[in-house]
Amino acid sequence: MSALSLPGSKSMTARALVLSALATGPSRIVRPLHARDTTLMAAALRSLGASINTAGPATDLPAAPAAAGASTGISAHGSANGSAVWTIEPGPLRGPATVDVGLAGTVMRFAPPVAALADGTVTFDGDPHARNRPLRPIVEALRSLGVVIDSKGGGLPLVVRGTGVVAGGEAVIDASGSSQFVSGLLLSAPRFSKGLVLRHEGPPVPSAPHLRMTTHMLRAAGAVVDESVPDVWVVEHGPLAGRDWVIEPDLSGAAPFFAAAMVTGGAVTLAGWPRESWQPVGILVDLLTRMGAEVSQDDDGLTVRGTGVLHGIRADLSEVSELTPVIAALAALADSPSSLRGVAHIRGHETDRIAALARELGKVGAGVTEFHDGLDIAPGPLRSAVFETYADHRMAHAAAVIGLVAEGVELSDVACTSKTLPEFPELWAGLVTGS
Ligand SMILES: O=C(O)C1=C[C@@H](OP(=O)(O)O)[C@@H](O)[C@H](O)C1
Ligand SMILES: C=C(OP(=O)(O)O)C(=O)O
Repeated sequence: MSALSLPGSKSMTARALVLSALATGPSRIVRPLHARDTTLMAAALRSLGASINTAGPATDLPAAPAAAGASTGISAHGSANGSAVWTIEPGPLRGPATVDVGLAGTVMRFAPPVAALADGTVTFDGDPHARNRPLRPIVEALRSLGVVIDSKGGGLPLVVRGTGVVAGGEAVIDASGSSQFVSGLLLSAPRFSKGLVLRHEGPPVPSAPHLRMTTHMLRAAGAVVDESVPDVWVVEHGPLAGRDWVIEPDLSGAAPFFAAAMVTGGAVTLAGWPRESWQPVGILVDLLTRMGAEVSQDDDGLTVRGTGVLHGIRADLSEVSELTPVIAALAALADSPSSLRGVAHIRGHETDRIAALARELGKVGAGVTEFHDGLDIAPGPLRSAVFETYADHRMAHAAAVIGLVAEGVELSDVACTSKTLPEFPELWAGLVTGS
């Protein structure tokens, strides 16, 4: 049995940073994720006027309460998975500033609405592939709310010409390309003069649990949010309070380690897992259980145990689309075919994940059929190959899982895992060698 202590959730850390920078008083983020995406988010907010210390020692940590309900705030976990504390002191938002979004969807979608509240010009650009990631719907929604933005094709690079005030009001958006368009607007909406009434029109919005995380965290900071009508979010104008945010371990970062247990017949415990989580643990547990794992939770954490069987699965992954690469890797190693659907929008993730998985899983021996919104995967005799990652951390996770079973699988670039889990190579090596 391997016990795993993982850093905090990328998504919760990103939201906590934005809400803290927009708050009326100081905040602390306890056990944040310290990785490329969250470091870029901190740098973006710093350049807009917030003071953010990401080098803080672990002093005076708030006690981990019993899992707090949605009404009271963040659920905390009892066991330390790193003890860093970041401190954030909001300041007047102002330009001129330049923001590097890297390849982070959270930064490129959450920071422009904050920049719109700044007084001055803010320029955004990122990694070469970031220019291909969808952004137009949030740019157009911001324009409809009175924000002046220069952008040739509706994507990066772009310039937000803030005046210090966003009128807000009503906006319509097609967020079928990413839930982050909605989350980005909602997080800044309490600071819009008229608040925000945002209505989605189009194919379903993916990643519903991430939307719920956004509205939970807004409420925890004191915002008034109504999401009672499907596809409509209402956020009232009002102050956001500074507070302590206690970040849960990252569930998506845990997925490859759970997969490792499943393909090797071992067990992995993710320490410090809260009894009530704001991440979609129920969906992951259901998927892994259907594929053959045994999953349990006790005071030690969340344990996934391999049983020696690994079944294929038919699944709609739209709610947990960032798990697709790891589930697809498991599917390539299973005893029956799989059909993964509902994830058309992951063609706009760090790479076109549907095309990339079809190509790379095909190379290592699976029979893969690509669909516009997913993949059919028929396991085949495994072959050695160089598995390309396309600078995508979750492709690296998929390759690592395959490499546990297939001989001679080489990973083209493990450094891309720094996007969300810089410790991945060491943690993986520790898991495999038991060190
Ligand atoms: O809001 C967030 O923190 C995220 C939302 C999801 O984005 P999409 O809705 O674009 O899939 C998810 O895949 C991404 O990794 C993180
Ligand atoms: C899709 C992902 O990230 P991003 O926040 O950059 O969209 C991911 O981490 O799988």
